[in-house]
Amino acid sequence: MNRFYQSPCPSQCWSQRLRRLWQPEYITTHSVRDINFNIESGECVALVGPNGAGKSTTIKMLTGILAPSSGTVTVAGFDPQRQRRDYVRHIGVVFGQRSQLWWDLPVEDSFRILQALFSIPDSVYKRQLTLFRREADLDQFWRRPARTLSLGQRMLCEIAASFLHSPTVAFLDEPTIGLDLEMKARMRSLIRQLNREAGTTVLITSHDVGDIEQLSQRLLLIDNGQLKFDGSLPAFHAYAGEGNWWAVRLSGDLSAAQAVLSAHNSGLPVRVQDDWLQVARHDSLPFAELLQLLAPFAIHEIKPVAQSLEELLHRYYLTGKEVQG
Ligand SMILES: Nc1ncnc2c1ncn2[C@@H]1O[C@H](COP(=O)(O)OP(=O)(O)OP(=O)(O)O)[C@@H](O)[C@H]1O
Repeated sequence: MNRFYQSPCPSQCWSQRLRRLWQPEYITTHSVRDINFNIESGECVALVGPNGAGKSTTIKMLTGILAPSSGTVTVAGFDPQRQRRDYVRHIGVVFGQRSQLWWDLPVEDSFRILQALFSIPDSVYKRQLTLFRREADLDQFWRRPARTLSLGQRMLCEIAASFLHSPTVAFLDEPTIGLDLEMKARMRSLIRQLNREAGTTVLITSHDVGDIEQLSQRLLLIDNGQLKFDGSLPAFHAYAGEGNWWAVRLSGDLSAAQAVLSAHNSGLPVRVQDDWLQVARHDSLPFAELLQLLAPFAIHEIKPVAQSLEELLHRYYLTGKEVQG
């Protein structure tokens, strides 16, 4: 699918401005370009990418808010734009900043209205509420108007509201934004339960690496409107990572030791981070040989280190490194 926008060309001088009054010219910006993916029922997939990458545009096309400029979108057998009325009964949507609760009404009343709007049978309503009471401790906020809830309490209610009709697919855009550590943990536990217990397919966008690592089995990385990676988290580590490293703390001269390793014929990358000398782990420099090379510098401590997902994503966002799925 593609989504592009046309905006008027900026004019440099008054004659250009005048001409464009009757001869308008436009520039085309692609928000999403040739994105193609398929998500299986019951999966929990993270959609990630730097600011302005095209994540929200993708979610808006998947939820039927925006139509693709070209290409097709099918979710749970529906065309989200053309069959919007029926489609919304099958999806749950949380946009971090937007509320679906009635501000002045107690949470319970908002839920009752949603039950009526979505024609949710009593049996489904009760089953979902039991789950929310257990996982989100909903009873605490049940009789309170939404406007009196803290951000974290309101977000828990938002998630519960969006899952009330037991949707087939849920789209969660930054569901943990602005939450403290305890609230984040509760929110993630709730989403996990809804994905695993109720079998809801979840597509989540988040800049919080914890959300991605703790919730999703698969990563879709969008950059500059294009899908750059589609695969599991371990696969992303393997493709985007620089591999693993040995970190060594020495009492001898750090820069001299760095020079020795850099001169080794394996040509492995060597760096210094926070007083630790690091060298890439690879068969071309066996551990015994590494110990031998560093023996003159008095090794204090040596340990293996692996890059975190945060480091990998950060490096990708900085360098735009191409990775394959
Ligand atoms: N209505 C619009 N007109 C012109 N350009 C737009 C419009 N909506 C979005 N864009 C552009 O499309 C690109 C993708 O925007 P989008 O909101 O999808 O990014 P995002 O990945 O969700 O970013 P963020 O993480 O900051 O929310 C951006 O460059 C944005 O400026």
